[in-house]
Amino acid sequence: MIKIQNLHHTFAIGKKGKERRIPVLKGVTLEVAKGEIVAILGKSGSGKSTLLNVLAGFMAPESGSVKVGTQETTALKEAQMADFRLANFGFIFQNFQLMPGLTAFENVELPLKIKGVAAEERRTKVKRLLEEVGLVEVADHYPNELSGGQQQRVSIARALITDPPILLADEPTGSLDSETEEEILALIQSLNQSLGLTFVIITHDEEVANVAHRRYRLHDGELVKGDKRHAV
Ligand SMILES: Nc1ncnc2c1ncn2[C@@H]1O[C@H](COP(=O)(O)OP(=O)(O)OP(=O)(O)O)[C@@H](O)[C@H]1O
Repeated sequence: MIKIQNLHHTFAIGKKGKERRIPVLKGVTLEVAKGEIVAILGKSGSGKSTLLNVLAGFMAPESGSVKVGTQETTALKEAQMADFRLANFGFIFQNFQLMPGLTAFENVELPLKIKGVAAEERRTKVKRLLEEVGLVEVADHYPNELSGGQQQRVSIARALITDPPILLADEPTGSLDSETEEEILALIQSLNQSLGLTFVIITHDEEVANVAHRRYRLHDGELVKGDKRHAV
């Protein structure tokens, strides 16, 4: 489903003419099968976000390629990549990134509005998904009227509303207490099993990595393979 091949990326930091070059990715290769949960661990600054940004097409690598399904995404122009991203990836962030002026229902509905889906169909889909993630009672709450775990459920529902086959998560439980973290991880596992969704999760949290079928550690710009659990 995802084939990352020999990615290299170096950042230049500092004033022009006096830049320091920081090689962040030094030949990263990774394949993710459909329905797999893959966790990428690594210390702060190890390049996890850079790898996720390249995978999502937010930045071009210096060299190497990314293929998603049959599409080589690293060959796409920015506008084509934006369309491809919308159809194929859902995003889950540490700080939820909900729109503060919209209710839980409206936040989940927003991607469908952007896609131009008719109101009736939007309502049906959002209602079904809010049920699936256990948020029906708080559908009319604004983000600041929700707990951290509820906000992350809203953000997961928003990521799923357009039916993307791949979810990219950046420290999905980084802002949550340990009990709420367990709930969110259970939700990720159940969505993986019931919908066959593919997850790539970057984290520095071992608990999060425990729900993955495969885990890797990004170290000195290279991916080192960790333990394996059976995929569904
Ligand atoms: N746009 C940029 N310009 C220059 N350097 C950058 C840029 N983005 C990241 N870096 C550098 O690249 C390295 C890797 O950063 P990255 O954000 O990918 O790490 P990370 O593992 O995601 O860290 P964290 O866990 O703290 O989010 C760091 O040294 C960072 O300073």
